[in-house]
Amino acid sequence: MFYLVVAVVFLLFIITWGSYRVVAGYVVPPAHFPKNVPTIPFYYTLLPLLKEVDQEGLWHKYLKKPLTEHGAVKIYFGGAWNVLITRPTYIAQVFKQDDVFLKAGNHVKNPHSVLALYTGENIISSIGENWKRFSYIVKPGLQADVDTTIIVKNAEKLIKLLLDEQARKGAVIMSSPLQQYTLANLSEALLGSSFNTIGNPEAPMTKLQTEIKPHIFNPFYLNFPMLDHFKIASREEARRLVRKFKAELANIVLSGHHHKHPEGMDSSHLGCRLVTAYETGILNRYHFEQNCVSTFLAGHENPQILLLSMMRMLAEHQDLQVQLRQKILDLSPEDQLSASALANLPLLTSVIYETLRLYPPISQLLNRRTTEDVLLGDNILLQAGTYVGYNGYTTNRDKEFWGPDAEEFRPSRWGETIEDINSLFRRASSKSTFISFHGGKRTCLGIKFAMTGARLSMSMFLRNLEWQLDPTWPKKMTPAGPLMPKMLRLQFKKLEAMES
Ligand code: HEM
Repeated sequence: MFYLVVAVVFLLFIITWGSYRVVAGYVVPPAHFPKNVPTIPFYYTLLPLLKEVDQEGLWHKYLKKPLTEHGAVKIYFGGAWNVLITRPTYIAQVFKQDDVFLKAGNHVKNPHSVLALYTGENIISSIGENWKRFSYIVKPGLQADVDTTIIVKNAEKLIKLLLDEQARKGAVIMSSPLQQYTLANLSEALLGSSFNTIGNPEAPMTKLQTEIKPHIFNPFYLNFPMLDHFKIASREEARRLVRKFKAELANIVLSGHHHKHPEGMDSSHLGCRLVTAYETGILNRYHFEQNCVSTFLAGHENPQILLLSMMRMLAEHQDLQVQLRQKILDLSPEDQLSASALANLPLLTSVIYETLRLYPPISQLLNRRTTEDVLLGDNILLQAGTYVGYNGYTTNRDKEFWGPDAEEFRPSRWGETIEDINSLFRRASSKSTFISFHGGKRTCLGIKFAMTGARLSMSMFLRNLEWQLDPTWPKKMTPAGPLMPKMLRLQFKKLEAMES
C-alpha cells in the first residue's frame, strides 16, 4: 500500500512538473533571453481573442513605455518568444548585419502551418541563392515605369463606384472598394493580366481573399501555430482554400500573359519575367506560385492600406485636403495625371510620407533569427537562434529624431521643397528612423510602384471628390495584423470637374 501511495504521489508530481514546464515554456521567455530587456506579459498576445481591441490602444497601454525606455522588449508571438526592437540604432545594426540577423519567414518558423502554406518561400522571405534568383526575376519588373493610364482608368471606375455607393447608402465603407482598385492596378499594370475586380466582389481573387483572410489572421492560430499539426476541420478547409487560391492566381498570371512579351527575360515587364522564368525552368512551380502570392500580397495590400490611412488623414484634416486639392488643380490638366509632375509636388509627397511614418501598413514584423551569439547595441546579449523583429510604429515616432511632436500628423515637418523632402526621406531611412519600407539590403522593391500609384490615385480623388469622415465611424484601428483604420466609413461629394 505504502509503495502504491508513493508511486501515485510520484506520478502526480511528474505530471504537475511536466505540465508546468510545458505551460512555462509558453508563458515565460526562455532562460537564455536577455535579462536586461523587459517582458511584455504573455496574455498581451491573447487580448484580441478575449475582447474587442484596437492596435493603437494596445500599444499605448502595453508597449509604448517599455519600448521607448528600453528600445527592446521580449514578446510572445507566432508560437515563439521574440525580442522586439525599436531603438533606431538597434534596427540599423540588424539591417546592416543581415547575415547574423537572418530572415526567417513562416516557412522556416512554422513550416507545417497554414500561414506557411500561404506565404511560403518567396522574394520577401527567402535568403541566399534563392533570394538572389528571385530578385533577378522580380527587381527589374518593379523598377520599370508602368503604364499610368491603367491607374487613371481604374481610378475613374473607382470614383464612379464610390459615388454610386454614396448615393445608395449615404456613406461608403472603404476597405473593399480600395482593395478592388489596388488589385486591378496590380494585375493590369504589373502582371499584365486582369483580375477583373472593380465593382465585382464575386471576382475569384477578391472572393478567395475574403474567404482566406479570416483563417490566416485568426489570432488563435497566429499565436499557436503548433495547432496546425492537428487535422482540425476548419484548418483543413483553410488549406484547401489556400491551395485553390495559389493555383488560380498562378493560372491567371500564366494565361493572362502568355506570349505578350516575346523578349522573355530581357523584358522589363514583371508579369513577363515571372512567366518566362517559370516556362524556362528558372522557377519551379512552387517558387512561381509563391512569388506570385508575394507580389499579389505586397503589391495590393500595402497600397490599399496606404490609401485608406491617407484618405482618413485628409478627412480629419479638411484644411489640408483643400490645400492639396488646390496644389493639384494649379497644375496643367496633363501634369495632374503625370507621374513625374506629381512626384515634384512637395505637399503630395510629404502627405504620403507623413501618413506612412505614423501608420506604417506593416507596423510590426517578427521575421529574423540570429545565426550566432551577438551583442545588440552595447549590452543586450542575444544567443544564436533568438527570434528578432521590429515595431515600426514606435521607431517612426522616435522623439529624438522627429522632435517632441513626433506623434502628431504634420506633413510640413518633411520640408517645403521636393529636394528637402527627399533628402529627409533618405536621411531618416539611412538612420532607421523611418522604416515603413524596411531598410538596408532588404528594402522594399515596390516603393516606386507604390509611390506612383499613391500620387496618381490622390490626384484623381482630389480632382473629383470631396470627402469627410462619416460621423458614426467609431475611429478604431484593426485589432491585429496590418495596421489600418477598421471599417473606415467616408462620405463623398462629387466636385464640378466630375460633372463636366
Ligand atoms: C505603401 C506601400 C508599401 C509598403 C509600406 C511596403 C513595405 C515593405 C516592407 C516593410 C518590406 C519588408 C517585408 C519583410 O521583411 O517581411 C517590403 C518588402 C518588399 N516589398 Fe514592399 N511595401 C509596399 C509596397 C510594395 C509593392 C507595391 C510591391 C510590389 C509588388 C512591393 C514589393 C516588395 C518586395 C518584392 C519586397 C522584398 C524585398 C526583399 O526582401 O528583397 N512592396 N515592403
